[in-house]
Amino acid sequence: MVEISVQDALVAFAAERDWEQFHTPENLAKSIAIEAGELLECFQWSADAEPKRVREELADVLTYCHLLAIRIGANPDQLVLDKLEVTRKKYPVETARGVSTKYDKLPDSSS
Ligand SMILES: Nc1ccn([C@H]2C[C@H](O)[C@@H](COP(=O)(O)OP(=O)(O)OP(=O)(O)O)O2)c(=O)n1
Repeated sequence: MVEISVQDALVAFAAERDWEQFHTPENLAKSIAIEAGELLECFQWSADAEPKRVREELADVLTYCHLLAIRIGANPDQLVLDKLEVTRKKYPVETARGVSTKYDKLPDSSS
């Protein structure tokens, strides 16, 4: 079986429909927020959301995130890894382990 990457599948999906014209960074950023709202809606009245719906809404969020990354010429995995490097430094294991405190309220790990 030939495996097609998420990126290639999304590029083909949009090209077949001549939808690149609608996939501007602004429209895609709005679409991420809209689909994130739909994901949140799954939990509106109960923490016990329907798993199938959650997966579908999460897929829409991820789809628009990938489309935005493609549009700005970025690799989504690399974006996450680059940011994780920054976040690792903001939340050193020594001070952040087991607590959800915001980085600017954590004790100084170097002292
Ligand atoms: N101009 C568009 C419209 C849709 N899609 C893709 C991305 C989404 O993953 C999927 C579904 O988009 P819908 O607008 O149909 O959204 P929902 O599936 O959330 O439908 P509904 O709003 O009825 O819940 O189609 C896209 O790439 N570009």
